[in-house]
Amino acid sequence: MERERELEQKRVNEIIKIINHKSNKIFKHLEKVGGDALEIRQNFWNDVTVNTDEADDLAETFSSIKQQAQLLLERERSQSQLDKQINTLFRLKNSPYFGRVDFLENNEPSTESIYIGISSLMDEKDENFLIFDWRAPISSLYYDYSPGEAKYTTPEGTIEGVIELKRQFLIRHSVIQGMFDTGITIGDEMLQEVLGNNANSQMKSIVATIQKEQNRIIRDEKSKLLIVQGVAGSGKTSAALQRVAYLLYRYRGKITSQNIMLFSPNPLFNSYVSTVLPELGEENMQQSTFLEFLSSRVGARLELEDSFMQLESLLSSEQISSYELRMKSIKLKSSLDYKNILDDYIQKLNHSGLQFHPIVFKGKVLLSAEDITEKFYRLDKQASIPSRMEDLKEWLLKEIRRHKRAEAKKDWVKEEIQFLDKEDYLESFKKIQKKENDGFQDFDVEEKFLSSVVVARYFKPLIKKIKRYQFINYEEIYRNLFFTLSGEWEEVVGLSLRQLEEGFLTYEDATPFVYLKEKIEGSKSRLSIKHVFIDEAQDYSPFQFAYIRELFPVSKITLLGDINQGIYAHTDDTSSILLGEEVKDKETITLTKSYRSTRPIVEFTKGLLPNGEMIEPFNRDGEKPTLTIYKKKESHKQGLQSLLDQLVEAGHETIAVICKTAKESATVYASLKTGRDVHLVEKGTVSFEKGITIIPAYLAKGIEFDAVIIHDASQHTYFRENERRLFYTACTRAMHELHILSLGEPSMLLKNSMEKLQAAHK
Ligand SMILES: Nc1ncnc2c1ncn2[C@@H]1O[C@H](COP(=O)(O)OP(=O)(O)OP(=O)(O)O)[C@@H](O)[C@H]1O
Repeated sequence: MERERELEQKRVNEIIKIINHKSNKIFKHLEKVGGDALEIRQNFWNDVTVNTDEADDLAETFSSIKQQAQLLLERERSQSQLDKQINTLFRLKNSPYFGRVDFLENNEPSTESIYIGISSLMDEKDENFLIFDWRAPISSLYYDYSPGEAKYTTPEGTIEGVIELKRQFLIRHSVIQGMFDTGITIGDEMLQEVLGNNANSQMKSIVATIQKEQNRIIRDEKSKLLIVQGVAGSGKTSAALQRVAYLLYRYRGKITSQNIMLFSPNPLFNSYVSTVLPELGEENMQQSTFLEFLSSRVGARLELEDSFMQLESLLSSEQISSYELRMKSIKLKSSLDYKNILDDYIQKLNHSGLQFHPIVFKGKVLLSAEDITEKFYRLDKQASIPSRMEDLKEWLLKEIRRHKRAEAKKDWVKEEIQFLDKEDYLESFKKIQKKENDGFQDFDVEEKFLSSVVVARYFKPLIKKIKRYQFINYEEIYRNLFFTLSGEWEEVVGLSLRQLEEGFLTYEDATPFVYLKEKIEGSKSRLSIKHVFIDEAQDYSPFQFAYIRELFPVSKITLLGDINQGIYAHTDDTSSILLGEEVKDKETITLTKSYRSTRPIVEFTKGLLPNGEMIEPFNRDGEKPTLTIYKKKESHKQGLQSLLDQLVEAGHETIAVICKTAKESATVYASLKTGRDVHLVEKGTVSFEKGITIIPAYLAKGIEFDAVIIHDASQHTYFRENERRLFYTACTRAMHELHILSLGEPSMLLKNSMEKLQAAHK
């Protein structure tokens, strides 16, 4: 093997030489293109002929400018492309490849060695591949097979043969640090090595060790809806990001990062994953939380409760009756049944029931709500609501302009003219002069003109509102929906009306409200989005998912989630969107192996779930998780302090103290912040740093830490059965160490997993 390693290092050295040579060539080229672009920019106006005297000349000038701009654009484009190539070569130089397969294709005389890296590299003559991109069809061999018979699919067909050797490399700074020949699909050694490392405040790419099942997710091209149900730490997010990179490669020229959209659970997660694609030489896709998406559409009249406030209010609710009522309301409003109710209601709005705000100017009603309603329902009944709404808007604008002209003659306007600024005067004066070429000054003309300036200024906000459809009284329309519900929903109706009365739109009402709004105003379908990814998909209600599907009608959708990590009140096993019911053309892939945590941690966390048997730990050693039960507050506090000291001492770089709520987190932060460098994560936090982080469980979604401390797993804190998933989510954030503290009796959620813990009383 030593001899082999020398030979491989020799090859690496040769590759590095080629990379250096190629880089130098590009640098020279870059200098030239950069110089050209600079020159074009500097001489831009010298090189265009500016002549505006005659129409013909103007056209010529215009085309001359256009030509110069085009030239500049082309140069700049090739400059950015060269920049990209340099970046890729730079990355390849550090680690040119991570895998090799020797493949003897059927009916071919000789075996070919295929080296696989994050990008492809051709030899000097551009004839042969020295490195294949990990996304090339042939690279599948590496991920899908062990030595022996194997095949891969290309656009031209399937190619079969035999893998004679499979080798993995760990190359850093152009030096082979490790080299393994593997029998099983992807060698455990390599994975052991990667997973044993410290967690980072940013996610890493997994290209070197993608597992077969994950590869299926990454390369799926057929499914309209791809559903990934994967246990905690099974690599769903990782697979999703590599899939984005794959799609960008596979459909280069057809799809760009702008055509891909990822819905993520919170702003912190956005930044956590943001380095993976650039590391692979690709741009990040569009990314948003569903909440951001909703709140930009709700409008300013109602105060929107965000998803975290909803959770926080339920998690800290101690009154059983109000908790249950709220839960009932959430369940209803998350369901497809509710969407059907809303659809029926919208159908009826075609004939009656739409509500409008009167158009008021300076306290005077110009058009009453009744006038507007009457006008609307007199419009063509065959037309859809949005198209009639558009006509109504035009009519309103016309009416308003009429009022504007009438208003201009009124006395108050004449008075206002006196208060116009000097600049306004001058401006108007110039305009009039331009109009009346001969420079003739007429007092009437001037006054008329100035009046129109004054009136226009007053009417502007009103016109803007009309253009934005703010004359539609959505609050009232949505409120009236509740009068169509009765019987078993009586209490929910009461609650909903009270909330709306207070000007408050709950999170469970937000999607139905925005959906209703779009059905009335019409929605802009996002046709440019070709792929939508929804991470933590278990947290979306059937209603929300149905809405997303309508918004992106031409898009393929990838859902990634874990039913066992559903933390919202509307999440339940029977209606989870991960079951993919009601949907055709779907493919479901299940991941059961957990890579994040050590075996003892996974053995413990799987025991927290009623259906945890299928979870398979990746075989990585570690200590059993601990449970320490404290009798007194003070010793709990001290216990936490000394545990933190211990973990820092052990060299863990990211340590999280996970609490149940934001409230609990704030208290812990307050008690820890003096004397220690700690960071508190709140719902708006956009990034987290290495060190000690205090975080509510629901914000730790999707993220991982070297060591996790559950701040208080007592029965007093986790007392509801439906908090099991939240607790499971919190515990599964740990990579290497998990410590559970409990002030008083431990939660019944731990009952079945006690023997997997090292317990102590203090
Ligand atoms: N094939 C792999 N090679 C190397 N590391 C992997 C692989 N698959 C997963 N991992 C690692 O396992 C950890 C968990 O991955 P990831 O966050 O993608 O899982 P997840 O299924 O989204 O987790 P969760 O649902 O718990 O948030 C990460 O550290 C990731 O790098």
